[in-house]
Amino acid sequence: MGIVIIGGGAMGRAMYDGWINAGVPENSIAVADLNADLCCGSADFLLRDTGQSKMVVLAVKPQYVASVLEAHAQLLNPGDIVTSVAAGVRLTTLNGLVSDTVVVARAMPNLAVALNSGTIGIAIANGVSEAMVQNLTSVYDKLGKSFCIDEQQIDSFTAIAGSGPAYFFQFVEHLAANCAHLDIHQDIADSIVTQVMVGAAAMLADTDLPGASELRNRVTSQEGTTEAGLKSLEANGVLSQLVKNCLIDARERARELSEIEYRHG
Ligand SMILES: NC(=O)C1=CN([C@@H]2O[C@H](COP(=O)(O)OP(=O)(O)OC[C@H]3O[C@@H](n4cnc5c(N)ncnc54)[C@H](O)[C@@H]3O)[C@@H](O)[C@H]2O)C=CC1
Ligand SMILES: O=C(O)[C@@H]1CCC=N1
Repeated sequence: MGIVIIGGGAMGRAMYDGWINAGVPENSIAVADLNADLCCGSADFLLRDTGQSKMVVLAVKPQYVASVLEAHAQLLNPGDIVTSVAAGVRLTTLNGLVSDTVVVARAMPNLAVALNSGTIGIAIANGVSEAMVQNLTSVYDKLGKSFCIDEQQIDSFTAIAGSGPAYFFQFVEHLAANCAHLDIHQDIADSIVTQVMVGAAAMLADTDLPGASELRNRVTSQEGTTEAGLKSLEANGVLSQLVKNCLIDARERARELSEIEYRHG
């Protein structure tokens, strides 16, 4: 199956890199972008070649998805797949722009797809055959781990997984910036903090080890340093409330985007 990614920005490029890393042949995948520097391979060839089925991945900003899909709709053949990774663009909008014979899905990846460590939510329109669902999820599993979800859950999935890496990076930035208060110079602070995070994430990913809560307990000696630090971090339940607000606000924005798209789509 050929893969054509439309939009070669942060996400489109990350997906391209992930699929190439996973062994997708270079002549079976292409990126099209208005900016020629962001294009890869020959999207025109893959889009027009009727000999093989194709998946078109819409990786443009939400407000451009409908017009981009409209412009490419006539190049889609029965059994071809369209997946939109745009936050807030509904399946009904996508379905309304292509023929009934084209399979339509939403995918919500995160940037870690570039390293095949992505988390990808997939919502597929009703009536799609089990074989096609398997086909689609197997393509996305090459980018990390995919989860089939109902479309009603995708705004929440976006808030947690799509945006998630940014929350982590923000925390890393705060840790690194605050090293200055502990007399650790910035030129090594970034490396120290990065290595701490990489090590902790590797422990979390190791299925022979317990989950986050037990791992935290293992670090935390009674009346020790971690306990003192965590006491401050968790004071008055503020952190938990901040995280809750963060997720709710991100989900709310995804919902707002759906409404904008609904009116224009
Ligand atoms: N950046 C992320 O971590 C994630 C992004 N997404 C979704 O991915 C989509 C793209 O986001 P980013 O990559 O961050 O944005 P971006 O701004 O980095 O990339 C968008 C690209 O689309 C191109 N483009 C615009 N109109 C086009 C057209 N008519 N034909 C071809 N290319 C066109 C632009 O030139 C740009 O390179 C958004 O809808 C976003 O909701 C989803 C999950 C995570
Ligand atoms: O910030 C955004 O809207 C996109 C969707 C999830 C991550 N980036």
